[in-house]
Amino acid sequence: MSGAELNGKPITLADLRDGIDAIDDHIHDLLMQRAELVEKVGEVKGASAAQAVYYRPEREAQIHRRIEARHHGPLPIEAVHRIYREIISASLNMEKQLTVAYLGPEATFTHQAAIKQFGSSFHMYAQPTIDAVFHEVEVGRVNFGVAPVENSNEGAVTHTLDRFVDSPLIVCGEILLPVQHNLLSRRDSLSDVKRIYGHRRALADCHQWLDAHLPHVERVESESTAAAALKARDEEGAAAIAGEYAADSMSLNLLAEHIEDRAGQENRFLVVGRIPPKPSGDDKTSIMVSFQDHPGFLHKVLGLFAERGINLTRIESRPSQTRTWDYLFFIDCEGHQDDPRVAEALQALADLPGVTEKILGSYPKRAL
Ligand SMILES: C=C(O[C@@H]1C=C(C(=O)O)C=C[C@H]1O)C(=O)O
Repeated sequence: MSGAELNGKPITLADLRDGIDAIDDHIHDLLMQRAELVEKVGEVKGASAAQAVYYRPEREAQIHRRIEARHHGPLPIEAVHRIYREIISASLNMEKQLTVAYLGPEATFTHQAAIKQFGSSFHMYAQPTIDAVFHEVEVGRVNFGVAPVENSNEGAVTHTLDRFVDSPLIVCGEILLPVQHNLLSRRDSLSDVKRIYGHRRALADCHQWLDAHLPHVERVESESTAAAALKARDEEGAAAIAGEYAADSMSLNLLAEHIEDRAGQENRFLVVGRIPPKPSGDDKTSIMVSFQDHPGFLHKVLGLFAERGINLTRIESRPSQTRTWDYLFFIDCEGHQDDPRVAEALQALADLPGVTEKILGSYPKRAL
């Protein structure tokens, strides 16, 4: 068997490990040098503003995008993003300990999304409802909130949009998470599974797989993915449909991965807070618009964006609960509200007779 060679001599495992040790020393030194610079950034921020803004999502997005653009080599870019995510999270929390409320319980997809956005150095607090997530940020008990907004199976997503009607909070980020369903259990064989717990949406997303692999096993709806995972942990013969993160945090075995029937779905979450992010170079703006019904009005509203070449990424209508917000539309467009074209469209919209507009926020497009 021929192995790797250096100067005609075979490279031994010990040689390779020496090489890795030398690189680790180097990485460690560089990490400390980086942390020193971040500390200095903290000092500059503290000295130059009455209320220092430590967390800068637009800067973090730029860092991730820059690394992605130069990325090459054997590690997948997702792994590199995760490593940078943790470096930035630890650096930032050395400047200032920051806190996040998320729609719990622990190990939900929203929890996973919060960790994806903020890393594991933030203090995270699970909340029982979307309303509680907003409330914790509104009263200043935490710095940020994370709530699902699209295609989630953790609860009614429209609650998140409706909650903006009366809230002073703004959107300061979006998080996308691929939908990945797994079958988790304390046991390690499919044949041991006597009952499957899952959120209604998760059971529906996986029904073909379940019909094919476990056709005669009882399926039971749970309130959330996390509740299903708890059943799998505590009940003999139970399995749960849940994310990978639940497997780790509840020490369950992954009996089967990617059991969703349709690949490529993503859940979207919003970060809510009080401090508006600056332009990152690739941003989105979310607005809420209401107007009294009259023919062709929506067409006119959309035209204001089309005329200026601004792409709309989402439009959602909601029945209004008050008279002011007769017909309520949530619109996401590309660009930052400080971009002249976007600013102009938003102004033209606000100037239309009978329109009430609320800008929910501009924030970097997902960078990882
Ligand atoms: C260092 C800064 O503060 C924070 C930490 C960052 C980092 O570790 O690179 C990036 C953005 C901020 O969330 C900064 O604003 O540049």
